[in-house]
Amino acid sequence: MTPLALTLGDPAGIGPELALAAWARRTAQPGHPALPPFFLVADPDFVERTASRLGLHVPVAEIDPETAAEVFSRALPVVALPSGTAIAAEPGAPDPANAGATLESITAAVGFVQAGRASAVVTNPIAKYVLTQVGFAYPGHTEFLAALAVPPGAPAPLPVMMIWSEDLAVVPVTIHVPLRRVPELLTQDLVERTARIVAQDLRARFGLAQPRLVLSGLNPHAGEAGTMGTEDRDVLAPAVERLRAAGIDIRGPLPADTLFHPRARATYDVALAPTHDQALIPIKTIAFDDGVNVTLGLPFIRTSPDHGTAFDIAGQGIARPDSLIAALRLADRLARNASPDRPETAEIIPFNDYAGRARAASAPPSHFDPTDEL
Ligand SMILES: NC(=O)C1=CN([C@@H]2O[C@H](COP(=O)(O)OP(=O)(O)OC[C@H]3O[C@@H](n4cnc5c(N)ncnc54)[C@H](O)[C@@H]3O)[C@@H](O)[C@H]2O)C=CC1
Ligand SMILES: NCC(=O)COP(=O)(O)O
Repeated sequence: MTPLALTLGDPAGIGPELALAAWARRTAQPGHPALPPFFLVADPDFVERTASRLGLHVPVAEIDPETAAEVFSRALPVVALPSGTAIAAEPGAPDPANAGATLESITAAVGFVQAGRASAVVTNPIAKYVLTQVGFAYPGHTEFLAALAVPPGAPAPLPVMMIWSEDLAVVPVTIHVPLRRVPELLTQDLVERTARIVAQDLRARFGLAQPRLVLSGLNPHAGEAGTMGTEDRDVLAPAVERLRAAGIDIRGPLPADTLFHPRARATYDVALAPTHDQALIPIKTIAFDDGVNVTLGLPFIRTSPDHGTAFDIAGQGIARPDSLIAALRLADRLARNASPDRPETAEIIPFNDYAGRARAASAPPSHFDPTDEL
C-alpha cells in the first residue's frame, strides 16, 4: 500500500504535535475507519523530542517511504529530510532559521509523490510571513505546489484552492491577495479557468458526474443591477454565461449574504467566491474542525487541514487533530479514485450532503426553495 507523505509545517506551530496525535488515533473506532498509513518528512530526533515534551508515548521509526506502511501499526514513520538537517524549534516561537527545513519537507514530499513513492501530499500548516523573511516567493503552499508540479522555468498550472467538508465546499477565486487588488485580478478569464478546473476535478477526482457550482457576487446584493458595483454585472455574469454555454452547471453571481444558510447550501455542491474571506469565513464557521484544504488543478493530490499554525497553543497538547485526520482521510480517498487499480467506478465523495438529503438532479430554478424542510 502506497503511504501518504505528510509535511512538517512550521516546526514551532502545531503541525508536529498533530502528526503525533493523528498517529495515536490510527486504529479503527466505532464510526471511524482506521487511518491510512502516512509518513512524516522531518528530523526524526525533533519528532521524538516533541513527543516526549508532550508526554506522548509515540514510538518514532526512521524509515524510507517504502517501509512506512509496514511499520505504521507500531510506530510513527518519519522520513528524514534529504539534507539531514536537525531542527531546533520552540513551540509558539517561529524562527526563520527553520524555514529551510519547512520548505525542504514540502519539496521532498512532492518529490516522493512524483516518483510514485507516496500516493498524495498532506501538508501541515506554514506561517507565510516567516518564510517570506528568507525570500520565499510564494504566498502559500497552493502557489508553491503549482510551481513544483512542473520542471523549473515551465509555466505552472493554475492552482485552485477548495476547502471541503461534507456540509459545504468553497473555492476562493482570488486567493492570497490584498483586498484592494481583487477588482483588478478578478477577470472573466480567471473566473472561467477556475470554474472549469473545479468542474473537471469534481468529476474526475471526487466522482460527481454533474457537479453543481454557484458563484457568489463580489458587491452587496451581487451589485444590485450595477448600482452597487459593476463587477458582478460586467465580469462575473458574462463568465457564468460562457461557462453555462460550455455545459458547466453553474449559477450566479448570487448575493453572497444568502448563499450559505442550509436551504441555499442544499442547492449546490461547491460555492465559488471572488475573495478569500468570502469563501473561507462560512466554512470555517460551519466546519472548522472537519474542513480540508484541497488543491485542485495539480497533477498530484494535495490536502491540508483548514487551520493555520496556531502558535498561540503550540506545545500545550490541546490542538485538535480532527482537521489533519480529515485531510489524511480525504487524500487517501482521492488517491484511491486516481489509482489505476481503482474499481470500475470512482467512489463518490459527498458534497453538501446536508442532513442526508438526496441530491437534486439539476439546479432548481430559484436560488433556494423557501418551503424546503431540512
Ligand atoms: N495551510 C496552511 O499552511 C495555513 C497556514 N496559515 C498560517 O497560520 C498562521 C496563523 O494563522 P491564523 O489566522 O492565526 O489561524 P490559525 O488557524 O492558526 O488559528 C486561529 C485560531 O484557531 C485556533 N486553532 C487553529 N487550529 C487549531 C486546532 N487544530 N485545534 C484547536 N485550535 C486551533 C488557534 O489556536 C487560534 O486561536 C498564519 O501565519 C497563516 O499564514 C493559515 C491557514 C492555513
Ligand atoms: N487561508 C488558507 C490558507 O492560508 C492555506 O494556504 P495554503 O498554504 O494551503 O496555500
